[in-house]
Amino acid sequence: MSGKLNSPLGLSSIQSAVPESYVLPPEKRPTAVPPCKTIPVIDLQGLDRDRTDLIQQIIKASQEYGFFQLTNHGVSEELMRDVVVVGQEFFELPVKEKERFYYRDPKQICKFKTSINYEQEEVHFWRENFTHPCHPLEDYIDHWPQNPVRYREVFGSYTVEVRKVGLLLLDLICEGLGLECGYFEGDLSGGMVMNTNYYPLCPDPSLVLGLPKHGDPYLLTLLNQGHVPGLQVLKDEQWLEVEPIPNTFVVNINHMLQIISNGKLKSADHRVVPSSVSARTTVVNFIRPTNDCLVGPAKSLLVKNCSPPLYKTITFGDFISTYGTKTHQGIDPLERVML
Ligand SMILES: O=C(O)CCC(=O)C(=O)O
Ligand SMILES: [Fe+2]
Repeated sequence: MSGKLNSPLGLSSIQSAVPESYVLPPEKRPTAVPPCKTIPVIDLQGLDRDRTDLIQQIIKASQEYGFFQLTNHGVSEELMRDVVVVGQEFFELPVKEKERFYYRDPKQICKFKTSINYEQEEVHFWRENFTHPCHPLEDYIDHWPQNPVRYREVFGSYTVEVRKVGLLLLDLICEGLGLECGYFEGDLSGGMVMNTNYYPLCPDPSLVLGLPKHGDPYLLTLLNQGHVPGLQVLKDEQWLEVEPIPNTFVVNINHMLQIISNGKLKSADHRVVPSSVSARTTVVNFIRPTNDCLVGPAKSLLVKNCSPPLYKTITFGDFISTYGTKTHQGIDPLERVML
């Protein structure tokens, strides 16, 4: 086993300067951006009363920003808070404890790593990450950590609740796009990934990134970003900071939804800047197609809009196999599937 755990981040609280290997070249460093109040906030409370209006808000936000914030989604305040607390407790465990999950083999169920591709990248990113599949729950939960002691209980309940919200959003998006009822059911939304990020306190956030510019490759993302700011979204070539709002999900359209909607919905690029004030823990769920699921522009949309397909039909497994390298090289992974 390659026992070396290359963590910047074990150093974080005692580090007085950013180590050289994390310092980005000047042209790639983040510039300060003001908090953005314009990313749409959509309140699910009125769903029964104003379904059509809410659907329009979701579609508009997904077209213009590729992002929106979702309030009154039905996941309890307690669970929203606990999952971030228990996530943070995982990262605060002694290195030895986390090391058993250290990423060595793509077939591993639970993967812990620092940065993105520590062994191969030129400059490292200021984050730790823990990821594993979480649906169907019974297939995976026995592989999850037992330390922190509440991990399985809290992450288990949370993923079940988040999935309900995600599937509801997909139903609303389905309706808003005018697709046949149940379009996203089955293999298209058959999997779900849990992705917990930890961005330690950083002595100089102007020199580093927690995560570089990227779009998410799956179907839909639901992010619980806790209370520490750091997420920025690219709109019209400007970075906008997504203000943390308590008990709110940040939702974003992923590459597969951009393809299915034939470019109508946008999977916006985003990045993370760490904080010099507080460590930041975020809990992210991606709803994803199964690997052999075919994904392409929805036929009924092409017919209805009399428009040619903008993307090829591919299997999700094929798309994801080159996603990492393309993104890392600064190439838009959607380019490969454009017609
Ligand atoms: O931590 C965040 O705010 C965003 C994380 C993210 O973009 C991702 O995990 O893909
Ligand atoms: Fe992301």
